[in-house]
Amino acid sequence: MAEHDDQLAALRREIDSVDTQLHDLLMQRTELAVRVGEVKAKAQPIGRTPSEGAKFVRPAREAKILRRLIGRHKGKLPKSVMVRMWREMISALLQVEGPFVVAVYTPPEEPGYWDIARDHYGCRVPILGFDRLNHAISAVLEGQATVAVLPMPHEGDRDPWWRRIAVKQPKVPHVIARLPFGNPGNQRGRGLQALVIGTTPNEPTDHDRGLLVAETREPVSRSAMRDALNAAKLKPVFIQAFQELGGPDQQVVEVEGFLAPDDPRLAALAEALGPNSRAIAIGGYAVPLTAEELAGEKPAKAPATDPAPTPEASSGDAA
Ligand SMILES: C=C(O[C@@H]1C=C(C(=O)O)C=C[C@H]1O)C(=O)O
Repeated sequence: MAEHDDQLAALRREIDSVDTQLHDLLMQRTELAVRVGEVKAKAQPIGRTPSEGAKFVRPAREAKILRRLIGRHKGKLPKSVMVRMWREMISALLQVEGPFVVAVYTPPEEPGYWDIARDHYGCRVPILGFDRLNHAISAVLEGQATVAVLPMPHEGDRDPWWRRIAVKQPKVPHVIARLPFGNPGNQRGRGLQALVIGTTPNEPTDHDRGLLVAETREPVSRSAMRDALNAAKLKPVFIQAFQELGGPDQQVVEVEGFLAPDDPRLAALAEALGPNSRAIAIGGYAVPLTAEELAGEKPAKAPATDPAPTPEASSGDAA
């Protein structure tokens, strides 16, 4: 028994020593983030309102940090827990640098977007919940929030939110991230995917996707759109169309790789689509960690009493 107690005590002394080192390093990292924030503030005047937080956040850098660490990860600590811990730390340090407020689409029937936002931006970030998509977007446009977490576009949307950001104006937000970045874990509404919009300029990582909106006077078939994209050297991942009675035909296209607002392929696409067409970049994101990158761990099990069935689950029930 004494030997068992001694072993335990010795291992716990080692854990205490590791904790002290981790804590020291965490405080050291905090100091570095403070200095990074000071350097950013020297480059441009930054105020204290939520929209000013866009001048501090660097989603590309955040994605690269996580991708690198997950790539070198070993041992029994699940990779998704690594992601969660780093997300909590990065978000907290971002808030040490400057203000950050997250608007989230939280209709009563779909609480999962709140979970996605909290997993990514941490437990301390102020979250403003909106049960209307337009209000969440307005929160960013009007400066109450730094970013907004919105549903991934899907076919058949009757009033797609991406139309609101398909405008070339500096203060209009664009897509800056896709969530969840790691495993959904115990997030409610397990299949949920979200896009984040904000005004911070996008930067490339080595794993990016771009989003654009193509607008034409007359409806364009899916295959004609593919041909035009091909002519403009843009590789589509998905295309979703929307047409309002009497309005132009609008299609949101996700493409492989990074897409800057002034990418010459946008002009080439508009030209390939014919007169009175336009193609506008609406942002993009660093691709979330893939199943291969997260290999070695099974997705967490959904709780037995999930209060929010996913849309897939509810349509399955009805069938
Ligand atoms: C520290 C920085 O600022 C923020 C915080 C980051 C971090 O804690 O690593 C990374 C990117 C930024 O969103 C930075 O830009 O490097």
